[in-house]
Amino acid sequence: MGGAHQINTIALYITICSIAFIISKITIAVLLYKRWRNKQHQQNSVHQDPHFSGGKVVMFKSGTLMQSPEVTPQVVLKKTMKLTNKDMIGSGGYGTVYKLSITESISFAVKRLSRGSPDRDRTFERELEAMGDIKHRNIVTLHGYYSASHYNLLIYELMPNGSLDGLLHHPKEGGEGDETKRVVLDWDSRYRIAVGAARGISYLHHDCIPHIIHRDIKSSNILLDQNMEARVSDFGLATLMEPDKTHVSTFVAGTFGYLPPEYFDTGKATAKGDVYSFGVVLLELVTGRKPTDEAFYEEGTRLVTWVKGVVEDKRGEYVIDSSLKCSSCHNMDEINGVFEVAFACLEPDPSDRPTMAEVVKMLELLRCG
Ligand SMILES: Nc1ncnc2c1ncn2[C@@H]1O[C@H](COP(=O)(O)OP(=O)(O)OP(=O)(O)O)[C@@H](O)[C@H]1O
Repeated sequence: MGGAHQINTIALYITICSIAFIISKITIAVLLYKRWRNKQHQQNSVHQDPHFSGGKVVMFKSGTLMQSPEVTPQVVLKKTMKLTNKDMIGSGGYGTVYKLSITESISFAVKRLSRGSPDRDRTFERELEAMGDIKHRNIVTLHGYYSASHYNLLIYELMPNGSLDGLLHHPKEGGEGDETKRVVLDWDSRYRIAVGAARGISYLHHDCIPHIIHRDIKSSNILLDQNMEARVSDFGLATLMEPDKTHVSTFVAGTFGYLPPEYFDTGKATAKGDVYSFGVVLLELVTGRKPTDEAFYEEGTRLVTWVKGVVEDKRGEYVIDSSLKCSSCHNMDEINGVFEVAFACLEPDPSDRPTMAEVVKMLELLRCG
């Protein structure tokens, strides 16, 4: 009896010790996990810092900013807070874009979006959703972002040659405003920009999962890198397409002069809407005329209607940008080919328009075919 009691006591003791041992192991594992997680978080983020009052957390896509020891999120943010109007390189409906120089050779473009309306916050979220993981030679890379109480920041790769809109229509403001760096857009550059931008949009429509509709294709959203390669930017209106869907019902958004006619009737955003807007950009490249030019409103017409009318009258040469004419007479076949591709993109019925993948092939064939 006494022996049995002793055995029970020993068994109870062993059980208690085992439970205590297991609990201590679990506690150690939890503590180690928490330490590891904090370390990971610190590597990817900067917690509130006195320099960034009101700031929450900064996240940077792993490693993209840290190409060099000088480029830490802290340095990027400290320098961002010191940006002034003289660093401004552009502005749009939703925010202001600044050039941020970290070292002589490392610079970024920072877009500052003020907060306060759901519309503006949605713009920021859309850019993150759509551009988050995209890496393509014809799409601007988003390196990081910062969300504070009064504003959001998006940190992009800097495009030293500015926007196509700047180069075509405001040459003095082209690039970083430095006249010595101003680039003249000859026909070869325009053709390569058309093909590059088409490849970027085609990637969004056909290769990204889920597919992406940009919804604001226009010349100010086609930027030029140091090699004058076209990069599609500004994903503030972009919409992700679920695999089984062909359209997204939406409020009419985008830029007047580039909007496809069906948006006004159906309120549906489709990939073919981007194709139409790209057709307008092609006309802009060939004619050098801005679709939002006030002269069109005064004359009660639009760039698309004007060009179609003149080309149908076999007076196509009349609408070609005068700076292309003498230097590029031998390119007339290509220029006429681009007109044809543009008109296919501008078909009133979306189902008659080519896909962006087809547009890329049509443009490539003009030079290789
Ligand atoms: N990554 C960049 N590198 C160099 N310049 C840039 C960059 N991103 C934007 N810009 C410049 O800033 C301008 C404004 O860009 P933003 O995307 O804010 O507005 P937008 O597209 O012109 O107009 P909206 O947003 O109203 O449609 C661009 O036209 C371009 O000149």
